[in-house]
Amino acid sequence: MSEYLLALENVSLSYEKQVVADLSFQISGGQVLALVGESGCGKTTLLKALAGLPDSGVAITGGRILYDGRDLTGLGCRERKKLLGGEIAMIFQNPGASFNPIRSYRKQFAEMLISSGGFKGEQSYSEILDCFGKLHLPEGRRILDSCPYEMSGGMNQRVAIAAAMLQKPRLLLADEPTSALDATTQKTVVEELLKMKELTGTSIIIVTHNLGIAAKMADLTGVMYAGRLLEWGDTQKVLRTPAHPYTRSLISAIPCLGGRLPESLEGQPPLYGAEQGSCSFSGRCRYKKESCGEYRYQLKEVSGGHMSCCMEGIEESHEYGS
Ligand SMILES: Nc1ncnc2c1ncn2[C@@H]1O[C@H](COP(=O)(O)OP(=O)(O)OP(=O)(O)O)[C@@H](O)[C@H]1O
Repeated sequence: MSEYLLALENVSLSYEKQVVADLSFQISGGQVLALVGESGCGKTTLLKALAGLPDSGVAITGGRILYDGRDLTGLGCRERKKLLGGEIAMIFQNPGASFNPIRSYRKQFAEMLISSGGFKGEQSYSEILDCFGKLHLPEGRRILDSCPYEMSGGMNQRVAIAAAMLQKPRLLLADEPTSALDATTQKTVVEELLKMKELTGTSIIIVTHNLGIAAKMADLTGVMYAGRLLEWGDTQKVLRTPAHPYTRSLISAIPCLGGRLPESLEGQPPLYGAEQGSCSFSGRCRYKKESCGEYRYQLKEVSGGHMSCCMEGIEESHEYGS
């Protein structure tokens, strides 16, 4: 058994062009990691590479991905597929991507459970119905006999979450799993995922734009920008005492009921590599200094495992609330 369930060492990812560079981090069994950052920063690309999805177009062009000590980059398609249906589960950003739209959920759940060796006939269906109930999906029998195309995006998303939970994976990759859900259902889903984690020791990597969900769920938070990890560490440290100006801007942009007005972050993140030699965030950064033009990307320790490649966002006098 390896010390970490998952360890990335200087991982670079590409489609036709490189989009993610030099990612290194580790997570242990039972830990939850939240990946946050604006659209286009490479979060989904990373999950696709970790899942080893065939036909995703993502190539691992550098570094190593160690899963329980095994280098995934050296595994063939068949072995990756076996892992994805077994120890690794993925909840897709687009709920429709998880299922065949014109085949009943009943058939698809049975196929999924048969292929992972966990199908127990009627007992499996009662477990599925139980899981549907926990995720606020009433009339489970009717849902089981329906096809995905007949359901709303939010219902499909919850059925996909149920499918991933029933798989009882060691590693769950969840790409914005609650984006189609109302706030009350989001809360339920987050609680059920956390319960599953407590029960089965599943590690979770969740991509989310909702920093509240990161704060509630995650032991660790990684902040991604233009294909790089800009800040990393214990969620409480990253979100309460952010060091990087980008993390600070993400937090300041959250609307707050009855509180301060959110501060919008103007502009868009650049693509990876668009700003050679200077900090990729410098064009949008209110702490920008002349020295940001002679920049070399490197994560440095802020304190006790909290890392950031810039310290300009630290304001000693200020600590963000939850
Ligand atoms: N199939 C693809 N082929 C080529 N480029 C792609 C493909 N999918 C994504 N990209 C590019 O890769 C970069 C990273 O995209 P990615 O979807 O990983 O970002 P993200 O942070 O997950 O964004 P979001 O939060 O919107 O999902 C973007 O520049 C995007 O345009």
